[in-house]
Amino acid sequence: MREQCDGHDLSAGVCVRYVCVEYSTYLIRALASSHRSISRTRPKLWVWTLATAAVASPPAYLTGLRYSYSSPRIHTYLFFPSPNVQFPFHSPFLRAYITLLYSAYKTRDIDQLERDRPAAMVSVAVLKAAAAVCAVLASTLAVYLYRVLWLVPERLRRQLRAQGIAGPPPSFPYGNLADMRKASAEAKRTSSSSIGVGGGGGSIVHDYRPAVFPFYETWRKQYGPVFTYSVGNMVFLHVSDAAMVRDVCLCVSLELGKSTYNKATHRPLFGDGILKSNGASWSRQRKLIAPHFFPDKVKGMVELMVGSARALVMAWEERVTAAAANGGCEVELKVDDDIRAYSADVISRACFGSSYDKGKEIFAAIRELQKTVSKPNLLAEMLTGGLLHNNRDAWRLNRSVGKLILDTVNATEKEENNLLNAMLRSAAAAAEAGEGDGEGGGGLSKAAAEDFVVDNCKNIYFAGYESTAITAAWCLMLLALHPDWQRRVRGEVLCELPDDGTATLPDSSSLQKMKQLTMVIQETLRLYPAGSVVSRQALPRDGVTLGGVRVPGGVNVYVPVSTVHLDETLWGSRALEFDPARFAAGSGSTAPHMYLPFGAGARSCLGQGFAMAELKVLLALVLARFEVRLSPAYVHSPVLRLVVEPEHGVRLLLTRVRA
Ligand code: HEM
Repeated sequence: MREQCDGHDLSAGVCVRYVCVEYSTYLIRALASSHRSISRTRPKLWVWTLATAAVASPPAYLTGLRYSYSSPRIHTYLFFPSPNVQFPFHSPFLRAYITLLYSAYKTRDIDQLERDRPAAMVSVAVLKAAAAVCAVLASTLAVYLYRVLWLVPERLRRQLRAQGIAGPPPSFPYGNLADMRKASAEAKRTSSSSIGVGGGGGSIVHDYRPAVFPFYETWRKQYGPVFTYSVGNMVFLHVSDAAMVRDVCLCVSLELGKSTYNKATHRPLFGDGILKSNGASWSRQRKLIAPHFFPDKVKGMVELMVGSARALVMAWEERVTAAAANGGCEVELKVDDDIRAYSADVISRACFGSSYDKGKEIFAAIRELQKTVSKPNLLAEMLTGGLLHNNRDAWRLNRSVGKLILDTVNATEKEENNLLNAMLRSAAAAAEAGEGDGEGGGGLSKAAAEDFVVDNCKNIYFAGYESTAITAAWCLMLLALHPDWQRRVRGEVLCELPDDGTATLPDSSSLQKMKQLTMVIQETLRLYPAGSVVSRQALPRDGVTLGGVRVPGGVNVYVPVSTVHLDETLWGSRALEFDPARFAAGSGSTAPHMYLPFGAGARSCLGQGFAMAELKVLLALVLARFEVRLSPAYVHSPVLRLVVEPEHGVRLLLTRVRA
């Protein structure tokens, strides 16, 4: 066997696995003509070389074989596995064809090839037929792609343009994605050279929009408060105009729902739970879950929040004590992970009652699940709506998470203070009362009720865990940056929780009296809203009308919360500054509906009261015991992950104020 083939090294391992058919000479001569001279068959040489490449491409691609050709010299290399090697494509024709080529290469026995020519011709005929089928399929696919990727979204954009709504010109097939990526990369480059460093906090700017959403900022300046852009074939309507935002907030119709984008890909994560569902399914679930978050129910959960917060505070106290033993009076902490652990502990206790340790295991498994589905493929999403995104690992993990949840819920069946059990009971009660899913006129079957609980356990975890933890971290950062507000809040907390042993731990009534703390949290949520956009989709084919604009069916409406929250016309000239006092008299702005940290309208956050109580319990206990200052090592760099969070965490210096 030759070691060199036209300059390509075919030695050792390569030779064993692949055969290089030089110029396709033997193939061409065996299959195409009886001419012996290549020069005389040059026109056929062209045709056969290209035809071979075309025919071989799909199976080569499908089976992972590699080939390449350099057109200037019509120099085709076809790499086929040796017939001695097990290869994955079990077509007998292809195998015969490859065997022929291989023997041609090995022996260079042209006469033998001539003898084998009829069999090879059969193979070629089959391959040609396959090529014809491929060609038909390819052209059908091309038409389908053009329709799905361009014609459909272009029709929506045209309808918006006709109403005077402009936007950046999209390109095929990814819309404005390239512009968005470019702007983000550019913003990252410039912000990394001018990142605000804490310590005194003088250089910290609360407006993170240019760093996190630079493209929205550019387009908003260029096209005004209502503009359209596209990601792939999804058309978005970006809305920060007060009239339209008001209509989004006031809309209680099921015609405005959650986007179906990524829904199939994210199905193992969210299932058919409340976060992503629409229409009757959503309204049934909302009706079943909402009562469990009513104020009287949240009151009953304050104690469990206090239990979780005490564990955190005690851990921090131990660290301060250890620092004091070493002669220091303060300790530096990156607080994010501890706060996340607190948030997970609270949700776990709320959902699983006494089995909250099991609950934490479940949430760890849900986080694993999240990693397996976190990267939707945009092209697959555009072409199939994610239906072909068959993530087997995710589904496997999903099944085991579902079983874990059900086992844990069933093990705590008798407990009263257990959110998931209570939800299961509500579902059963609704089923008995005939208020089921409406399908078949009956109630929820046992399996459907179990799915409802499993899906919504994951939904509540996703909705409540990260958002609350990150808000608490931002809040501590802002209080560290503003010692005056920290003192005010501490004064208020110590007033409610005096150090005389009467009430050192908060309860629902003392929490309610902590007005300054509430204002600080509200202002934190204004400057650093965990949900950066309120998103909706116009569901009916003929669209919905918002603020006088007919939004065509399928268009996604995005309300940029940070833009609305920093609008000087609503919040005054000091909109970019931290000033909790603006909430002293109520909504803090001239348009209450433009304050959207918990979303808007019918789909606003169900856990709002729960989250506020959870934040207040933690902050009250921390501020009652520690003074917090920003560490000089703190780097202010908000970044968009699931929510907008501090990229490098929040680093604080803690000093004890009371035991
Ligand atoms: C500071 C913490 C939180 C913030 C900032 C927050 C924010 C939000 C936002 C912006 C939405 C979407 C609203 C919309 O589209 O109009 C939402 C929905 C939701 N949140 Fe929260 N949330 C927080 C904590 C929680 C907690 C702790 C829970 C439950 C324990 C929770 C449960 C939910 C649920 C179930 C929904 C879906 C409501 C629906 O679609 O009907 N959230 N939240």
